[in-house]
Amino acid sequence: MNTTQHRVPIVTVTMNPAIDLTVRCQSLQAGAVNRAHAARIDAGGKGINVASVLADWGVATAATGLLGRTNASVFEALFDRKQIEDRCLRISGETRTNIKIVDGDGCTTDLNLPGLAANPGDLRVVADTLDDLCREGGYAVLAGSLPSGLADDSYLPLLRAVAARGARAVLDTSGAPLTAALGAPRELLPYAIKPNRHELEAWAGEPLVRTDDLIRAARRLQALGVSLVVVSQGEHGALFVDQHRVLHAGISAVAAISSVGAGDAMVAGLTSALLDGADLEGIARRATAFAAAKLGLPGPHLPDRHAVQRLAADVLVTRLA
Ligand SMILES: Nc1ncnc2c1ncn2[C@@H]1O[C@H](COP(=O)(O)OP(=O)(O)OP(=O)(O)O)[C@@H](O)[C@H]1O
Ligand SMILES: O=P(O)(O)OC[C@@]1(O)O[C@H](CO)[C@@H](O)[C@@H]1O
Repeated sequence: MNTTQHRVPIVTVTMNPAIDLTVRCQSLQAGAVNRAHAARIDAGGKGINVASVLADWGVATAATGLLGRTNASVFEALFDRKQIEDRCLRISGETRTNIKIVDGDGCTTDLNLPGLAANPGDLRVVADTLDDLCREGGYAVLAGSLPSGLADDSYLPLLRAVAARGARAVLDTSGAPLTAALGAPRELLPYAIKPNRHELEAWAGEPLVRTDDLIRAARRLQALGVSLVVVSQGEHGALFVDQHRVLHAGISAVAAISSVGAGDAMVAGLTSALLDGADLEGIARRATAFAAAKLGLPGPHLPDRHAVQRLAADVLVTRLA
């Protein structure tokens, strides 16, 4: 078969996927016996969530990265249901289970595990898979933490594979892997990144309290060579910063059922808007609408297209600079 037929507009990479166990309880008290009243599991991990949301929007998407062989069926069911091309490498062991505790106020506490022990050979296979799947003008979303066994700079070979194919990378990671990726040579840097405030503070090495501080840090990233910086701020919306403009986008009165994966939905929205050639305002509206739409659902999914479009029309976009 001609491998170019396999190339897809958007590929997502999840080196450290997770099964998300979401537990609901009225209140959470450390050191006490807490009674939960509901639980559910979802195939998760940042890139998997992005693929799931993109599939709901109708974009042909392939998912690569790593999966533990023992419990891969949870992910395979999602890929089958949403017709996501499954190019994840199976490695021995179990994919981690991350625990998300949602209390009566809708506040979520995350307990994320380190994940499978991967090795540099696994990373090479994923880089080769990216080389096979990425197409010129397409996008690769590299998202989430790195599993144990991989060095902090493991996003670099993946960025190299994306750049070699003439595709653009969107990166959503944190801590040392983010800092290492942002230290890449200019031609390998991601086209876009979406840190939240804490992730940006960790990279900047200082507290970013005011909006001006966030904009200054975003401008530093652009000076390095990152074209689009989106800083998500939970209920306070997000900043969208490109070479020319700074926009704030937010939406009021969102009934949040689960905030797990809101950032991933935002990444899915901004990547689909980039693929459609949208301008900065179009990107801000789509990304915010995806995040708000996901908040109303328990797992990493979108409602129908019309509901998302109605939300996009309700997004309040303000020009800051
Ligand atoms: N309570 C809320 N009300 C309105 N919008 C929200 C709310 N929570 C999140 N959002 C929207 O979702 C976007 C992403 O949320 P957030 O900043 O929490 O992402 P994140 O920290 O990357 O989350 P995660 O890692 O769980 O995906 C925000 O920028 C905002 O547009
Ligand atoms: O430990 P990481 O890789 O940073 O984040 C993993 C994770 O919290 O991210 C998703 C929500 O964004 C969840 O599906 C998953 O459990």
